[in-house]
Amino acid sequence: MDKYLNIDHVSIDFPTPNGPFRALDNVNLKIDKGEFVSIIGHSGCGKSTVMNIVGGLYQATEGGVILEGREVNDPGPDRAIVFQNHSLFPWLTCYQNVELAVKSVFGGKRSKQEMKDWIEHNLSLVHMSHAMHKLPSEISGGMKQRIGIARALSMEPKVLLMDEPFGALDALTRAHLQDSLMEIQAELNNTVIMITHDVDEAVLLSDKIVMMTNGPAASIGEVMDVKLPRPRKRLELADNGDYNHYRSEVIHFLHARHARKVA
Ligand SMILES: Nc1ncnc2c1ncn2[C@@H]1O[C@H](COP(=O)(O)OP(=O)(O)OP(=O)(O)O)[C@@H](O)[C@H]1O
Repeated sequence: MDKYLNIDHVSIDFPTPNGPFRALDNVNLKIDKGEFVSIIGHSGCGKSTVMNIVGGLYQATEGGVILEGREVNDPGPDRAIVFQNHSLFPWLTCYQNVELAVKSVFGGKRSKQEMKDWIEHNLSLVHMSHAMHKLPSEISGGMKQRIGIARALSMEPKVLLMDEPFGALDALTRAHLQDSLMEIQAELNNTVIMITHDVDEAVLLSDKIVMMTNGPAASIGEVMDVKLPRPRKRLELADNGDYNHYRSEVIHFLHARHARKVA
């Protein structure tokens, strides 16, 4: 049976002055509804390119992406993206930033009161109700990322795409946001694809870790199912043998089997 999301034999060539550059070669990945999938791999291997193809921002040269039986050819609110550097409109308050997304998806379909309740609900999911009327310049980097996540969730996307969402944050803020994301995930059961460089983050959050080979012509080297029971608690996992096994598998893949050669 077809999976919810199929990345089907995807290859992409970028035009360069020296001819086409094959960034991805024959990437195949099947994702179930509600699965949390992390993509990990060395810098420049093609993680963002995979995400941009799923997001409809790039077109595959060969193959394609099928979401719930429909081919993806352009960007759409059914695939909301959260970037590493929050992309909030600086002249709008946190509430208004989420409102813009909600109106674009639900305007004309839901009443004003329903939309207001929905915006407030999503802000409370990321624990930002207290600052909803502040401007982005008045809140911290971690809080901005929370608003970015609320905005993405508020569109009720079929797939939430996260490109190193916590990469620019300090370790403690990052840990808080990972915990929040796990809580939200437990409540909403979103289908998520997240790019990360952080092995612990990948094991903590994921149902599946996709490990990419080095480019050019990068592909998927290995897919590992993470069968740790949920809810997951970082403190308890520190001494968990299975957790450490998953962690060492990813480290081994990245630093032994597919170590990046530095020129
Ligand atoms: N628009 C483009 N034109 C030409 N080459 C590109 C383009 N986008 C990406 N590439 C190349 O494709 C390869 C994969 O890039 P990509 O950004 O997907 O890697 P990444 O794994 O996300 O890297 P990082 O972890 O550093 O963010 C790189 O060699 C990059 O230079």
